Formats: sequence, structure tokens, C-alpha cells
Amino acid sequence: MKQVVIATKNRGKAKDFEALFTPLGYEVVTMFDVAPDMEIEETGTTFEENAVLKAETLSKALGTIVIADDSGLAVDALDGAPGVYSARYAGDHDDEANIVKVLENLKGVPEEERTARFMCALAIAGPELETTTVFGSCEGVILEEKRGTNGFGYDPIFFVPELNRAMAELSPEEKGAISHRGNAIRKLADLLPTLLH
Ligand SMILES: O=c1[nH]c(=O)c2ncn([C@@H]3O[C@H](COP(=O)(O)OP(=O)(O)OP(=O)(O)O)[C@@H](O)[C@H]3O)c2[nH]1
Ligand SMILES: [Mg+2]
Repeated sequence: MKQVVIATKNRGKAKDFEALFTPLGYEVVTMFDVAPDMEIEETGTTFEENAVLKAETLSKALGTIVIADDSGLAVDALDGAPGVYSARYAGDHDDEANIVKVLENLKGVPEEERTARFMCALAIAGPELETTTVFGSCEGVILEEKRGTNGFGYDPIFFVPELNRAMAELSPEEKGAISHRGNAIRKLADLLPTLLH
């Protein structure tokens, strides 16, 4: 089976990638499989910088083509926070604490001002390949309490108006069809024939 290597240690992201790549005939391989002891420090100040950093670091270490995802939630009423710091907003990769902090900071903010978007930068790097980045986003509204148990991160408090459901109430396939990550992956898929020629 063809493999696609993703420079991630986030199992939620890995599941999102599997929902999108398995139907295309690819097996998704993550850092848990190929570089479990490697830590890549995210020193960038933008999604793009961090995605490039992760893709190029793992690609150089393995000598293969690697895709990396840097993503997050931008809430308008919080001036775009948590943004690039989404994974470490309240505690390091503590999804529950991160959700509590967003809800706390939005207390009293009315629904029409709770607009937000998920953003995703995907970078692809490889030997003999010019590193390339694509972007995807997904518009939503921050709920006042959690709904649903699917997905990861902020999915339970992210309401998707076009589907009238929280992101965590969607199946992996439904999420992939509308998500920031799904939108970015489709753009990358369109570019692959030219990139790999
Ligand atoms: O509810 C969510 N649904 C999503 O679809 C989603 N995508 C991103 N996020 C948030 O943004 C951080 C990314 O930070 P991030 O790109 O550095 O990834 P990460 O540190 O979790 O893993 P890695 O890929 O770097 O190993 C994540 O941890 C989450 O908090 C999401 N939340
Ligand atoms: Mg990270």
C-alpha cells in the first residue's frame, strides 16, 4: 500500500488524515511509527512557519517526502487567540483546559459576536522538492457549552452553521468534507501531480 508520512504526534489529526487519505488508497504513517522519540520545537509565529519547520525537519531525518499540519482556532472576540498557540493555550495539549479557558474568556459575549474559524497550513517537503504550503479554513461559532464526543481539541465547542451541528457531532468523513484540514488536503491533492511530476 502507498504510504503518506505526516509529521504529527496528534492522534486526533492522524484520524482526520486517515479519513481523507484511506479512500485515496494511502496508508497514513505518523511520527509515532517513524520517529517516536523526535520532538520538533514549534518556534514559528505563523501556522505556515511551523508547518514548514515540521515537514522539513522530519523529511531531512527520514530522506522521504513528508507532510506536516499546523493548525488552530482563531476567535474574533479574542483578537484571533488562541491561534498558533491553540495546542498550549491553557495547558500543554490539555484539550479540556483549553476549552475551559476559551469559554471563560468568552463569558457574556453574545452569539453573534462568537464567530471563529479553524485554520490549517499544510507543508509538503522532500528531497528534490521545493517545500510548498497550502491553507484551509472553516467558519464557525463558539458554543456556550460542549456538544458531541467525536474529533479532538476544540471540536465540542465549535458550531458549524452550515450543518447545524457541533464539529464533535460529525463523523470523521463529515468533518473531512468541510473542515480546515479537509479543505487544505484537497488543495494539496490538486497540486501533487505538478509537485511530483
Ligand atoms: O477542535 C479542533 N479540531 C481540529 O480539527 C483542530 N485542528 C487543530 N486544532 C487545535 O490546534 C492545535 C494544533 O496545534 P499543532 O498544529 O501544533 O498540532 P499538535 O501540537 O496538536 O500536533 P503536531 O501535529 O504538532 O504534532 C490542536 O492541538 C488543537 O488544539 C483543532 N482543534
Ligand atoms: Mg504541535
